[in-house]
Amino acid sequence: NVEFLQCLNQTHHSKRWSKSREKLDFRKFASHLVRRVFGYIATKADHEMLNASSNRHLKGDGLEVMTQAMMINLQNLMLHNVDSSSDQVTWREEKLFAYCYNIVFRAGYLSLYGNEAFDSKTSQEKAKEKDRAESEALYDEFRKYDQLFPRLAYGVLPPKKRREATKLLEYFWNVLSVQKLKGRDNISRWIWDVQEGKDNAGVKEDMITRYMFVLLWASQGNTGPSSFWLLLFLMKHPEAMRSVKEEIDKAVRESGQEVKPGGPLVKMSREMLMKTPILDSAVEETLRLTAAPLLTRAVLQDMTLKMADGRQYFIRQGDRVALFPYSAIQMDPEIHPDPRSFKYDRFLNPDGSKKTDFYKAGNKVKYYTMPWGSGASMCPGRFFATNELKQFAFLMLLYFEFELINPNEEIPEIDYSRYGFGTMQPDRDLQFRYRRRY
Ligand code: HEM
Repeated sequence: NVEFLQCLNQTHHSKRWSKSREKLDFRKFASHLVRRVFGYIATKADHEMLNASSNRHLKGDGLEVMTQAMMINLQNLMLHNVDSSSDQVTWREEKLFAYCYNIVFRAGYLSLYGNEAFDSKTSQEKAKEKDRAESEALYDEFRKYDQLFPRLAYGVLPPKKRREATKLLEYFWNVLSVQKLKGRDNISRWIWDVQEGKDNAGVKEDMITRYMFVLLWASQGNTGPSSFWLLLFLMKHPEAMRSVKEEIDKAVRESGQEVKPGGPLVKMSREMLMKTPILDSAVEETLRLTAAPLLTRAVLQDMTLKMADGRQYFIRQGDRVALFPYSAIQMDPEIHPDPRSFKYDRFLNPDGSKKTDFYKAGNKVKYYTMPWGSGASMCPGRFFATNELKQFAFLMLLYFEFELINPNEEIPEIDYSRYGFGTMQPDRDLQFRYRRRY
């Protein structure tokens, strides 16, 4: 694995890799997994359709719409129950992982799958309240599935737990059914284009509904845990916290807005989010340390993998090759000195611009961190995901002071049973407290 990635990182790797690409296929393995875990039968057109919709709606200009939706939903969830009157700025205490995962999951879900519809009979406030309640219930069930997931994916879930997983799937298929989605407001184009594309291609409605849960899983399983690590690293590194906070306050000032008690909520555009290189670097560093996907490919034809050091491996049709960039790249001390430490400015040049030059044995490394995977199956939500993390951190820092109850508490270990499934989760939670700044 390490050597294979080193082979990818060779200066003249591109030809060799694209040749391998025809012989190494991610779809075969992915469709096997989604069938077993999500009861969804993949079609050949899935990948193209998803890519087309993602290119249109999860990056570039399409992201502006998603950013606005995310902002509204985050504010609804984060600010509704926090007292803003200046004489009553009380601390609230919560568990950090539970808090971050809950808020980011629910805001992401509402932004992609839409809000409760409101009309003359349902006031906007009532609709918002319903959004909060409904997304909370969905989150609770999602976490149950999340906890069963690794053993489900490995096929080692005992029968009782398997029945629980089946029940949960039925719950999601009910809540996310195409019929129910049709009754919602602000459903994202990303979801809707995929739904329509499948419908036009003659895919049965219950299979489309199952796909809706596959997408919920792919889109909401990683951002919550990542946002936890980001806040935790900031709290454990006061200099990082200070630098990011200053950057955010400046971005708000430069946009001509002011946060004050009882004042209007801050409007955040994608443009504002593009002026935060320090936060970008902190996010990248967080993902380097905590995103550990295992990238599995099916071998379609016999082939020889040539390594950087000249060694060759013969792999057979029917074999599987798995890459684990976490250990091969992200934790490589030559590419990232002192790789276990969080350095918020690791991805910054001295002039404050984004750093992309990393070296190994004197050669520039093209893949220096791979939280999103690579090649054809690279995460299509990566721009939106980065935005989500930044928006959440932005609002936390803008509206709240927050700190660990025990500032000396060690950063928890990762839960190794989830190794290979995207962003790692901690093996325990930590208490923190927050209160409004204004
Ligand atoms: C921090 C957050 C996230 C991380 C670390 C992450 C990481 C990944 C990784 C590693 C893969 C598999 C790549 C491979 O096998 O080569 C993937 C796939 C995927 N991700 Fe993400 N992801 C995140 C958030 C999101 C979001 C927010 C969305 C959607 C809005 C999303 C949508 C997807 C989809 C649909 C796939 C499957 C792609 C396919 O089958 O071609 N992800 N993600």
